[in-house]
Amino acid sequence: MAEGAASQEEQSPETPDSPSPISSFFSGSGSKQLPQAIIIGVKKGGTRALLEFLRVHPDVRAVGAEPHFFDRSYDKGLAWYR
Ligand SMILES: Nc1ncnc2c1ncn2[C@@H]1O[C@H](COP(=O)(O)OS(=O)(=O)O)[C@@H](OP(=O)(O)O)[C@H]1O
Repeated sequence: MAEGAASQEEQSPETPDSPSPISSFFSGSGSKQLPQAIIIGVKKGGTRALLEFLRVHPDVRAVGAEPHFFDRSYDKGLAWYR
């Protein structure tokens, strides 16, 4: 995971070729950011346990409740997600 985070940070947020909706993810602008990792799993698959294990790490900031974006609110778009 640390390697992935490092390589993402190497991508400059000021690059003109990257005006995607997730650009604020890298900007450090203080705006709400999209997650760097998403836990996806079936019901009773142990996703809550995985989230709690990850939350213990001091460099990890995790959401409180499961947002259920992809199965319940995907049609509302990324604006809702933020
Ligand atoms: N490592 C490991 N091994 C075996 N079972 C495990 C493990 N981690 C979590 N669990 C069990 O997974 C159940 C919860 O899964 P979820 O977090 O996906 O639950 S939920 O669907 O979001 O409610 C929940 O099962 P139930 O207690 O039967 O509900 C957990 O006990």
